[in-house]
Amino acid sequence: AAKRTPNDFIFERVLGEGSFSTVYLARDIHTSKQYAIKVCEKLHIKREKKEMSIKREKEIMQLIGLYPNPFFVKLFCTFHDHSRLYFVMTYAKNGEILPYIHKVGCFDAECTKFYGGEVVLALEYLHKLGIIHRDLKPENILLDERMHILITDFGSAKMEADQERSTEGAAAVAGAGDEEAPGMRPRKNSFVGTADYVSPELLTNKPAKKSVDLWALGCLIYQLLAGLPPFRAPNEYLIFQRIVKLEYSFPDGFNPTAKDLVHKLLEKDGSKRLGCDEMGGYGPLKAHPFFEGLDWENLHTVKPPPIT
Ligand SMILES: NC(=O)Nc1ccc2c(c1)=C(Cc1cc(-c3cccc(C(=O)NCCN4CCCCC4)c3)c[nH]1)C(=O)N=2
Repeated sequence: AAKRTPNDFIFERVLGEGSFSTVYLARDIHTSKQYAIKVCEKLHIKREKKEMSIKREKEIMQLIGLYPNPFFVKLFCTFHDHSRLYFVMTYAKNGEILPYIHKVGCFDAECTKFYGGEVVLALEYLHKLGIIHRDLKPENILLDERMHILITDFGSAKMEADQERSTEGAAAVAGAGDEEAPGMRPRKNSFVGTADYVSPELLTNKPAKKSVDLWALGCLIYQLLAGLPPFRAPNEYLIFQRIVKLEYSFPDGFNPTAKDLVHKLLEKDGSKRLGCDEMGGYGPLKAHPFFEGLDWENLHTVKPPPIT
């Protein structure tokens, strides 16, 4: 197919803005189909030395797209002009899951089981490919027109095989305050990602493994049921301190089965988190009583429970 150019699309509105990109809703003038196009300024990428990160994001999205899987935003094509890079991706009509959590306050057990289950299937697929997302959070869980999930933003993702000794996590602490957090040493690399779901190992300068995504799953399930993330504080630095000290508690009435699941995911030692290789992989996670009765094989085809 001929290489596309910006002139093949009508850019209709901004869908979201990131530190290195802006995502637009765009319509293909030949097919009238709508896409989300992520646009990055070449100069900004160069100045921030993000060329490798952008290249890795594209390669990882291409790898994900090699096998059929319903739970990810697809990368259809890329092109560039004199000053910008363009990534043409799936448009998720219903946007991020976060506003839905805020709209109803918190999800009921049935919705949490369904959406938590779809994220489990998405992580199982990613981890089978040796990909670590590293920035799973409600902002990166989009909803398509059928209200099924589409995971996005592989800007922080890594191939487990390429994961050299991580020197990125601790910088998150360095950026958050002048004094060094106990046991954390600021490094030159900058870690991209918000505080809420960052795992202890990413904060204490250990290599990121697939289990960092299982920690984030634990934070997500907590937040879906409680309406707020488990580690909360007035600033990022204090959130990091709570994370490394495993300082969190459950609101009264929190679903007891989900509480057991969250406890088994928010394990400080990544090799003890339900779902990791050392704990027998995804079988034991999918068999957890909280997911009892979930039709794992057909989850992406069933009608999602209404968010009320
Ligand atoms: N970093 C990235 O790669 N980011 C990406 C990548 C791909 C992508 C992406 C981001 C998308 C973002 C997006 C944002 C939105 C969106 C933005 C603003 C408002 C809405 C919206 O109103 N949705 C309707 C649902 N509302 C939501 C809140 C409750 C009431 C109903 C959607 C739709 N899709 C997208 O569709 N596809």
